[in-house]
Amino acid sequence: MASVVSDKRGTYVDLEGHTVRKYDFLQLSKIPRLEFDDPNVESIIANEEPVLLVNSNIISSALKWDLDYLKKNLGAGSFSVYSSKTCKFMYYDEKRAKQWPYFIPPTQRIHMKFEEFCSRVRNLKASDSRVYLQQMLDDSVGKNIVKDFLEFKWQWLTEMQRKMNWGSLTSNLLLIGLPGNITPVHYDEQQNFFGQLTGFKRVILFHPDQFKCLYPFPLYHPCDRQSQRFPKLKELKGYEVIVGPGDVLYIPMYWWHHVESTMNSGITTSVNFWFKAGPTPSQITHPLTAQQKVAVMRNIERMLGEALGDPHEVGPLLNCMVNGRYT
Ligand SMILES: O=C(O)C(=O)[C@H]1CC[C@@H](C(=O)O)C1
Ligand SMILES: [Zn+2]
Repeated sequence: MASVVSDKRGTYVDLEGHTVRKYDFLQLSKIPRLEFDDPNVESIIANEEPVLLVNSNIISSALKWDLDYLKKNLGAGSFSVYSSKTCKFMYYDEKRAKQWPYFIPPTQRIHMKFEEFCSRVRNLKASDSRVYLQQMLDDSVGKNIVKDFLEFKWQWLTEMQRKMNWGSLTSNLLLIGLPGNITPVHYDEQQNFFGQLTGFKRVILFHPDQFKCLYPFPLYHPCDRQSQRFPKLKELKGYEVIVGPGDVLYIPMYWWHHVESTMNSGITTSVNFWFKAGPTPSQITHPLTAQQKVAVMRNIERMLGEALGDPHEVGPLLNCMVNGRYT
């Protein structure tokens, strides 16, 4: 039994030499760890299942992106830094947040220079709010960062994008976090190669068919795609993986994922590659896949909000339609 440690912050276990939070409920399996040029990689990605690409050097030019290097080279711009009173950094849509009554943003987004971010990180006291830099990379960064970025293995990435018939690369998010930071479980509507640069993260993933156990917020809610709660712990079947420097994790579109920087990691730096989905296949076969059913549910919520003219009427109408009838 892995050693369990409890302190005022919570209960932790050792996972492959890393200290991570202990979640009693989860039946967690492993996901395949393959060399990036393993012949099985393509079929796993084509099947939209997660896979960890090790020794991939897809992002090796950025393994030197520690705080000192980034401070010298990221540039003089301001960066989006989220601050949280807890260790959780749940995403929310700021435009929707303004229109959703009684919504209390779970984090606060602050624009700050990288110097300030570094000093906050380096002088953080236990009583301080935690911080998480999450910034889309754009051409405002310094020339050395551009050089490192151009040295990513773009041939492999664009080849995979073409083979999988994905849409365009929409963005690369640069993530710099503290040990123990958590991005709570959610899904994205994009294909994702998640690259780990410095430090270690533990990623827990759930198949899209676990939707019924993860209770995402309503589509029109600021926290659309984020899980509201975990009541059906026993039924949840998931996968977990530790990602470390140089690893690239394929997170398939619609797969739920929870990401935590391990407790004994240093500062964690990651960069992801979000690709738009490919076109809907001309031939739809039945039964629909779990992913297609999530897309259908989203379309129904979206259409009902438009038809009713008020997103707050969607819930009551759906309850009226289902409760007591579709038992
Ligand atoms: O790449 C994704 O899909 C994400 O959810 C990222 C947003 C926060 C990131 C993290 O490492 O905590 C993961
Ligand atoms: Zn995500």
